[in-house]
Amino acid sequence: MFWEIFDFLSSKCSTKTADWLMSQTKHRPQVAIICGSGLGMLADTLKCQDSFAYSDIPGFPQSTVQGHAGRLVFGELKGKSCVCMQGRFHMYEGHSLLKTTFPVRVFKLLGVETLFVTNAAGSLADCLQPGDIMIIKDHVNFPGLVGLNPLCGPNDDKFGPRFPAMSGCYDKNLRCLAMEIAKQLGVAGLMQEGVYAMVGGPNFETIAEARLLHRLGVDAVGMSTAPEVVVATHCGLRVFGLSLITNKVVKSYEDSDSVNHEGVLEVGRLRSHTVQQLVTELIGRMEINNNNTNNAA
Ligand SMILES: O=P(O)(O)O[C@@H]1C[C@H](O)[C@@H](CO)O1
Ligand code: HPA
Repeated sequence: MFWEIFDFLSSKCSTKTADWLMSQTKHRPQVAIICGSGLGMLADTLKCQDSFAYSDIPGFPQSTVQGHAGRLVFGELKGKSCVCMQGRFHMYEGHSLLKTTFPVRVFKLLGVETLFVTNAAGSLADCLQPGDIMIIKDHVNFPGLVGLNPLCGPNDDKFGPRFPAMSGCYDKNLRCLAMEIAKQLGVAGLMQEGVYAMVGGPNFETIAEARLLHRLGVDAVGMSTAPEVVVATHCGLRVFGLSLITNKVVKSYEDSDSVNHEGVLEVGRLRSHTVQQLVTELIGRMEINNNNTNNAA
């Protein structure tokens, strides 16, 4: 009963939100971008902007984290129509996973076909340094593995199947194109592919947790992204993801370093221009299916 009401509200609500947005802007985005901590300035590069505070959008959750402005910005990048979330929602803020991923279904209803996710993350791999950019090849969704999954509850068939495949959820062609672009921009030295893991947060990892993640083959750890990608893949969106490495995760009891959110935001500011260039070029050069069909409407 609980799930039925929840599901009904979520499905109806995303349609209502998408309809409201379409009545307020002429943009019909093909690409959606979710900005991670400290990376919100990506939205400032959109041309011909229409922007909406989350608090003014019917049904939209609210951002509570510093470095997440709470604005939805529509506009154009390299001639492609985009919508950009300046601020995302995290499970640790107290939002349900259905709420944290609510915008993804709204994007689907707006006709978006490709989702870009960006995040700030801590590095576990010795070869990833603060300031490096990791192209996400795959993820480990720790909350999802124990049943905290936005797709739990009755399946909404109009978005996708009950048991969606997640292999290949980060598009290979876009990953290759991003690497090519990085070479042309002269920033390939900062970039490599890797595996992102989502943990629940809001605390950063203990040393024992960091060691566990490292042994499991995780290259970078953060507190977001995986649920958005699960919902996007479920409803057939093509996904591209970037992690900006903002800190090394402390793995040694001899190490006196410790991570904090201000440091995370600072690295975001330092690398925002490079992330912007990469995303802009990639959007400019990627192929897109031009018929905005407002799928799943
Ligand atoms: O929204 P993202 O995943 O970029 O934010 C990361 C994870 C925490 O929210 C915060 C920690 O500094 O940054
Ligand atoms: N751990 C988890 N989330 C993060 C980190 C980290 O070290 N850095 C930025 N987001």
